Amino acid sequence: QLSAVSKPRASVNLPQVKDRVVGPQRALIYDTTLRDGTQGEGISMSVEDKLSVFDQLVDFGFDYVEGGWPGSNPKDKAFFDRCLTMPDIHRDKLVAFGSTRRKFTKVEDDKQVEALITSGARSVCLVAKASLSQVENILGATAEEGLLMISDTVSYLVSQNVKVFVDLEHYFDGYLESPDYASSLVEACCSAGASSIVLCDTNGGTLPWDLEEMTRAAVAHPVVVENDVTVGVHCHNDIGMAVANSLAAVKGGAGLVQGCVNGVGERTGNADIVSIIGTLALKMGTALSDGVETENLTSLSRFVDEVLNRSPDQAQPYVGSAAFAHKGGLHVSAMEKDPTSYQHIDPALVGNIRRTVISELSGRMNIVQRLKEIGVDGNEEEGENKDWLNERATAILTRVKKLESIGYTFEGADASVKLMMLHATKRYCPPFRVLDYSATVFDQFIDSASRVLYKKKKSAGVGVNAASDSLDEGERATARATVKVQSLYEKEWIVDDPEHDGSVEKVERLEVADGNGPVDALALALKRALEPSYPFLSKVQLTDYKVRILDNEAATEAATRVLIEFTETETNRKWNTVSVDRNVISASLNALVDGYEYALLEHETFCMLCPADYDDSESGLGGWE
Ligand SMILES: CC(=O)SCCNC(=O)CCNC(=O)[C@H](O)C(C)(C)COP(=O)(O)OP(=O)(O)OC[C@H]1O[C@@H](n2cnc3c(N)ncnc32)[C@H](O)[C@@H]1OP(=O)(O)O
Ligand SMILES: CC(C)C(=O)C(=O)O
Repeated sequence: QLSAVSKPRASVNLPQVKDRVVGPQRALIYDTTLRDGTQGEGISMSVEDKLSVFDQLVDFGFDYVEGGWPGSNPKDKAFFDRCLTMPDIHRDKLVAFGSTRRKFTKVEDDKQVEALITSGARSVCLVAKASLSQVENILGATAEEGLLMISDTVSYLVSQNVKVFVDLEHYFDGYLESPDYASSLVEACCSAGASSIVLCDTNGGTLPWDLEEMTRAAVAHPVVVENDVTVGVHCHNDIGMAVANSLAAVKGGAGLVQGCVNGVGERTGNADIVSIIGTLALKMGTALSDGVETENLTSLSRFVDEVLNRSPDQAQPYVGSAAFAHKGGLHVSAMEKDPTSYQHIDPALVGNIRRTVISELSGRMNIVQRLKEIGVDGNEEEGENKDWLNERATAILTRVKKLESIGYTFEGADASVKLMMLHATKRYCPPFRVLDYSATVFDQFIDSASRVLYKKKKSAGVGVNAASDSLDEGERATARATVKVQSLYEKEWIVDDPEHDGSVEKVERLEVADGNGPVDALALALKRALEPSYPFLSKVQLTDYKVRILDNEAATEAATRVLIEFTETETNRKWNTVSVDRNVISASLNALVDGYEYALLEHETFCMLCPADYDDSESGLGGWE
């Protein structure tokens, strides 16, 4: 008997993606970021935030955008009120969410239903319970009253010229519990005039193949067919299946998919509509509305994260910064030969980019790729040596592996990677060098209670520290640093200047600064010494500083890794640098130097090519490889 492994396999002959249509020809996309998305822990949006996200979603081409629940809170009500005052808003796409009438009340008297009408939205989405046990146990109603709550509310809203979607919460669990009750619900919605019924995997625990079958049954329900009602789907991600389930529903015939941008939402979130759109359009051949361009997915995803103040998920399918980042040496080498070898699509199709990550798992091709990305292709440098690029890449690779073995990690420090590579090319000359530096801590041991007294004394104006012009009044300086730098360019020698003759004059500056600690003092002194030559640095700020001890056993003898994040204040552009040393101060200084050097390099106000009279034996290239 053949084992599973050695059994001959039938050859798989899938049609080309573009020729393969799975499920209906078209699907409508319905966003609920502004409603179910805000049910995610830690997510909160102001009215302005909601309005700006609404605009982006409409521009992207969503068919429907749920704006919130006007009967829930003043902010959601204000959102709909604001929409009413905006003549240009796409009211045809705006949906207000709310519940059916409460049990044993008249729909005309129900405050929630009234809030939906006064919201002014032309479309409304009602949540209705589709599980008989929940109708009985949670609502405390009978099966009959559960059905009447829905049909009364739908027909009332339809009579008010409102288009109605019904979100059947717990539909799949309810169907398994009582298919007859689920069927009566579908009938109640459709007969009362709902345009769409949305089957919800509210607890997020359904499996795709089951969900597909149950969707297929709903789509084939005679009353759905007869009334031409669109069947939609709404999935949660409790077992990590929300996207798979949404797609399975489309395969089963659903013509509308709900989801949230970046998968935000209650508990583990909703189905990520970004992945859904990417897969429907690029893998399933499903037509989406005119105007939807998958190329805009990455910017949409980043925009929403920005508004929600969330760090983007780097591993997010399609749009994450790592979605097309290649780290393993074998992968990068193969990608060079065939770009489909480790990518399921061209990243440009979703507005993303391919990247090469540098680390100890790199091979030579990772380095060659990155050198090319930063504009070093070897053509200028090779001269006599035709293999210049490969030799340089091999030398850099050896260095990367050696440095990572002592604690560097280049993945989080792109700026340091770029500088390391440039330093390894003969044409580059750093704009400045640190000639020497010192840092001292001058503090007395004071217990925390006395420190409070000390501060009080200072604020009464007694004995303010004269050296400390960089600290807030009343604070004590605890550290002082000096830095002596040699800058190679002054403002007036900037390359754009037609008078510039390519020569270099070295300017030395020694600066001192006090800070809240030695690193703060060093950063201030270094910036002070550089700013007269490079005023652009006034716009650069340190925004994060992380220290990690690499060998816990060795305690204070251990190597220390410092990672620093810098931000350019005008553009909010960020970059990161890394350095490792036994001495935390040296590691910090090196990471600071990289950060400022990178800022200047990117700002491109000076030439990074070696000037004619620059002695490159001084450029720091020597001998590290
Ligand atoms: C599956 C989902 O995600 S649905 C959306 C859930 N989202 C939210 O709940 C966010 C917004 N919610 C809110 O602001 C509030 O919960 C409100 C304004 C809707 C209601 O607040 P309250 O009136 O204080 O009621 P509370 O939230 O404590 O209880 C919910 C009530 O709605 C009833 N209810 C629950 N589901 C439904 C439903 N589908 N249809 C009608 N009534 C319902 C419950 O039976 C309960 O009424 P009871 O106390 O008479 O039994
Ligand atoms: C109201 C519906 C759509 C819902 O949020 C759910 O069932 O999860």
